[in-house]
Amino acid sequence: MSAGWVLPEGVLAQAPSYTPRPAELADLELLLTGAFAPLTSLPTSTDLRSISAHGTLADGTPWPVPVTLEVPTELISQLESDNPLRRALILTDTEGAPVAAVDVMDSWPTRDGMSGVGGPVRAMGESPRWAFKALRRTPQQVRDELPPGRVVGVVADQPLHRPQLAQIVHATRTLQAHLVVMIPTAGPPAAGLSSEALVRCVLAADDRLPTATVVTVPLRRRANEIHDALIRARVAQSYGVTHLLAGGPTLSGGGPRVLVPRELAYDSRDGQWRGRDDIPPRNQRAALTATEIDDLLDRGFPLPEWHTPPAVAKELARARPPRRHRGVVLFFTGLSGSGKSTIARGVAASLRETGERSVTVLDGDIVRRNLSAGLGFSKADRDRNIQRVGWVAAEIAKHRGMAICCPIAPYAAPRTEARAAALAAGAGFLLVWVATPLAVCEQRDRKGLYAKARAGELTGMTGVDDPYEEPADAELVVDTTKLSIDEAVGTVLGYLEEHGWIETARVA
Ligand SMILES: Nc1ncnc2c1ncn2[C@@H]1O[C@H](COP(=O)(O)OS(=O)(=O)O)[C@@H](OP(=O)(O)O)[C@H]1O
Ligand SMILES: Nc1ncnc2c1ncn2[C@@H]1O[C@H](COP(=O)(O)OP(=O)(O)O)[C@@H](O)[C@H]1O
Repeated sequence: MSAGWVLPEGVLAQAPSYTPRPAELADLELLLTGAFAPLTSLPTSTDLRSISAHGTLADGTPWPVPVTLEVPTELISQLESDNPLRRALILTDTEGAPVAAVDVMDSWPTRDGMSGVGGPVRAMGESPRWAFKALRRTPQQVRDELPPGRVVGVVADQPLHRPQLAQIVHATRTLQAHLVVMIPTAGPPAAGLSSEALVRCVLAADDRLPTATVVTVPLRRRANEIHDALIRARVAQSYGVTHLLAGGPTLSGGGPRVLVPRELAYDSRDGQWRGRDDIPPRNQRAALTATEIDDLLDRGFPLPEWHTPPAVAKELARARPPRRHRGVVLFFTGLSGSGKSTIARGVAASLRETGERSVTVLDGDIVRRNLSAGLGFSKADRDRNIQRVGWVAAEIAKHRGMAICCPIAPYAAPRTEARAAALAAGAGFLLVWVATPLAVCEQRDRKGLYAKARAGELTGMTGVDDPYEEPADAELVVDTTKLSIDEAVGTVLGYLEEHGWIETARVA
């Protein structure tokens, strides 16, 4: 393993820079803080092959899960692989501040225009002003403060309700252990909460826990559950955890012992949580499922005290207000002339009349004249256009407004990205596919574009000679062929009302 790589600042000043994706930045931080010990470098292609074949790096160091960083191949071509002074790459955070340098000892093509890179990394720059900075401690700092003896670890990826609290108390008491609570703060938020809201919710249960060391860790949920469990165990071990309370699959990969908690239920005889099998069926109340909790919050009902400590319930209700007070992105997609703008304007007018929602319409034409001025209709430009629309919409929704967008958005991937951005902002996202058939749109041809496309005067017209990927994830599908404008607007308002996003559905 090659650690402790040092390069003169002058060399770094000349090095090309790149901003990795948020998930990669999170992994990088875990690498740099020692949370991924014994992994201290970005694995090379040989390491990655060895990890998947044997669960070890090429030199035999046990490491179970691939950790990768992709950068544009064009950047790699600026480096000289055999010259250690000319192969440094600076990595910056999403604001462009340098966070690390990589000594690119190995690179290999991964997908279109991108390459994986491997080699030693070193931290650069000042650490950013994190929210809850005091909780963002390195594994070494935490280990230094732990009392001797056993340490129970918990990955609190959702607020702690009474059943989880009872499990934690039981495990720490039984093992006479110190408690380390690790709050994962990277990646898609759990339970529709921002990472800061998750931290507030976990801290709200502080007085129900034994004395605990609470840390935030840039852990994210991986698509592969097994990898997720193995990484969690590794990271927990680096924070000094000897016994990890399992949340999902139970794999320690040679790390801490994994404790599988018993399923608890509420005992209505004395208000205690205990093993389900120890309570007569008629006195048992099962813990609420995540869906039941979400449903109560969505509808604005308080979480019951038998299930959730009031301080936690209060914090959760603040972070996840009922839908009618929560930000939401209403995202119309469909062919040109399908009716997106007309319906969007009608919905906005109605909501402005009732005054119950603060509405911003990100109209296609206005977006293209301002936010996306200069972009054309190539796939890359359309994707960039939708990325920008999705980003602005998520910002509006983060502040509890309703953003109504009505671009064609012909490609599924940027629509998915827009949805993810809204959800990461703690808001809702509703995709409305205005599925008016091409023939009807073409007959309407308000702007004469279809006629031009058919005459060969315009190329790349969506639906004619450019693709439209039909959504498989639309919350609502509206075909305006046989609907009046009022009926189409009423359909959308009806959906919003039925699902609790507004109180009254009245067509303006
Ligand atoms: N080649 C081609 N294909 C499709 N549409 C075209 C094209 N060139 C110009 N226009 C006009 O631009 C409007 C679509 O812009 P969008 O921003 O919604 O498109 S996209 O989502 O980025 O694909 C669209 O407006 P709407 O009719 O409101 O959808 C068209 O009027
Ligand atoms: N039920 C309906 N809903 C929406 N638009 C309709 C409907 N019936 C007819 N139209 C007409 O179809 C056209 C849709 O144009 P527009 O809203 O600009 O579409 P887009 O924004 O999808 O390009 C308008 O001229 C509108 O009057």
